[in-house]
Amino acid sequence: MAALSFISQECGDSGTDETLFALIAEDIEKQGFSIRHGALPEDMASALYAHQLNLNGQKYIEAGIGRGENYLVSEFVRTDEICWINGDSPAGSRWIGWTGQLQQFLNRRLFLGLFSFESHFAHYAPGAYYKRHYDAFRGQTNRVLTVVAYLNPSWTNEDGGELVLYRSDQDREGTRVTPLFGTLVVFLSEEYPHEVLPAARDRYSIAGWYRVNSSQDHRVDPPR
Ligand SMILES: O=C(O)CCC(=O)C(=O)O
Ligand SMILES: [Fe+2]
Repeated sequence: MAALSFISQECGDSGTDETLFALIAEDIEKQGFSIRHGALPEDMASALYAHQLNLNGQKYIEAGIGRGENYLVSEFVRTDEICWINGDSPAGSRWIGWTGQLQQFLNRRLFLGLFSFESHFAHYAPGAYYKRHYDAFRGQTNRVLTVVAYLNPSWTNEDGGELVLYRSDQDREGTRVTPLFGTLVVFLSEEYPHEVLPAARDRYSIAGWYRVNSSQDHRVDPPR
């Protein structure tokens, strides 16, 4: 009996994630983006937040734009700092496991062929921003799906720092997302220009990208 209830609880837990993953898949299919409050498992989000608060300044790098040799730090575009997640810490490894489950689910449900995932912690000091941009350009990249996870407890509207997600180049109004602890945003990287407005407080988040495999001629496609 004890064993049975243990099993059903385990199933219950993964069932919760599957319910959420199904909602995200449905959102992506219907509208190309998904905004889900309270989506992150609370213990994982708390561990990630604690880990991020403990990252000392040296572990961050100034965020830039472009990849590999084209990486360029431009204060005109963005002023946040980032730290790539490699799964070395328990919190990072939990995140990589969870996003891996989401990847599998989306591949099964939407046949997206997502092949790999890269992600980084981002810290926006008060006043920091990321101007309107695309995460991927048609034909130039293999980033397919952007994921953003917010780790800021008790964030209010007065704190600013919203993500503004635009539906097209013509959209000037957009949809605003408060970067409150537990909120998860997923969107098609080539479809949605977006920006991060300056905040009054330190703003903590994770940004990640699912990619398709574009290795060619036996050359390994570098992750970032
Ligand atoms: O933190 C956010 O709300 C979005 C960050 C972003 O757009 C990016 O890192 O490309
Ligand atoms: Fe972005």
